[in-house]
Amino acid sequence: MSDTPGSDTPSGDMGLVVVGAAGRMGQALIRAIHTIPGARVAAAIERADSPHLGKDAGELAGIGIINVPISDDPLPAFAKADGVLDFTTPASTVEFAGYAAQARIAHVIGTTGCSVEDNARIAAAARHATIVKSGNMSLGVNLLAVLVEQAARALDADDFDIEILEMHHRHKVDAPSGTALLLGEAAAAGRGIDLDGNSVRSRDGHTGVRKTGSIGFAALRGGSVVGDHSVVLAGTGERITLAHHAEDRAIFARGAVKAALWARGKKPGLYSMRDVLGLS
Ligand SMILES: NC(=O)C1=CN([C@@H]2O[C@H](COP(=O)(O)OP(=O)(O)OC[C@H]3O[C@@H](n4cnc5c(N)ncnc54)[C@H](OP(=O)(O)O)[C@@H]3O)[C@@H](O)[C@H]2O)C=CC1
Ligand SMILES: O=C(O)C1=N[C@H](C(=O)O)C[C@H](O)C1
Repeated sequence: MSDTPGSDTPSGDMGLVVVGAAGRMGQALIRAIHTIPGARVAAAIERADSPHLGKDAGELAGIGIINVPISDDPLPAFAKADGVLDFTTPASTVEFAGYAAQARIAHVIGTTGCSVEDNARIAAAARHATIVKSGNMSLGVNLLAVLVEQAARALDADDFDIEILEMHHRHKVDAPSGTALLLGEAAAAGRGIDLDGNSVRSRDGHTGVRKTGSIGFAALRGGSVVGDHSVVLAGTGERITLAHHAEDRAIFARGAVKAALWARGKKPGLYSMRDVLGLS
């Protein structure tokens, strides 16, 4: 835990700005930073019209006062910090990537639902910022992706169909989830194919028979589910299911802080959680 949260006092701890600090992940990040040695909350940012401006970020996250009021001014915060933890929206993340590049600091991006154009702008920012971006920051999902890649490589597309099923809470706005796409990329890599050209993102009505070698996606939404993902490899007469169930957002938050600490001092570039975890 930091002795100088949110202050300008020099400290060896990595000063992290949490953008979207009042959100579900923002609050989980504030709690995670509080428990992880070597990191401190340097600032907490929300939108200009947020009802949470001025509140203490620690108090809002349920850990008591940490003397970091939530502000709507990212630029001075980035200028004084070592890194940014960003679980917001695609448009905001693109903007923050530009600011992180200007400030030459690490930017950990958990935001999902980014378009091809968003990703191109993030990649451009990575010429100056050290960016770690992943649809899922947990150790479990990133290990699962390695297993999915191996299974997809081992099981021939003529014999085994790959379908990816995910379920999330009722507030989630993007589909398929970033994790489902990450697992799809792993399956496609195992099969040596391009995901975009081979994925079936939804089915409705008279769809015709399944195309051999395609990778299918299905998304469920409801209740408070933190994040469930299954990759089904379905053959004739047998089925293999590789699955991950997230029970607490703390697993993503801890992964994000770990990514920031890993990124500190690394040369600019676009990295993944597999790089951070040594699973590449
Ligand atoms: N990679 C991973 O491991 C994980 C990724 N995610 C992803 O993280 C993202 C956020 O999820 P979640 O926390 O559930 O969402 P929330 O809506 O709970 O939180 C997002 C927060 O960011 C705020 N915000 C948006 N734009 C800005 C901005 N420009 N400046 C400051 N604050 C801003 C929102 O404010 P307002 O409400 O006013 O818009 C909100 O408080 C999603 O894309 C989700 O898929 C989630 C979990 C794990
Ligand atoms: O929105 C969420 O909640 C989550 N989003 C990420 C995703 O899109 O995969 C990660 C996790 O599943 C929770």
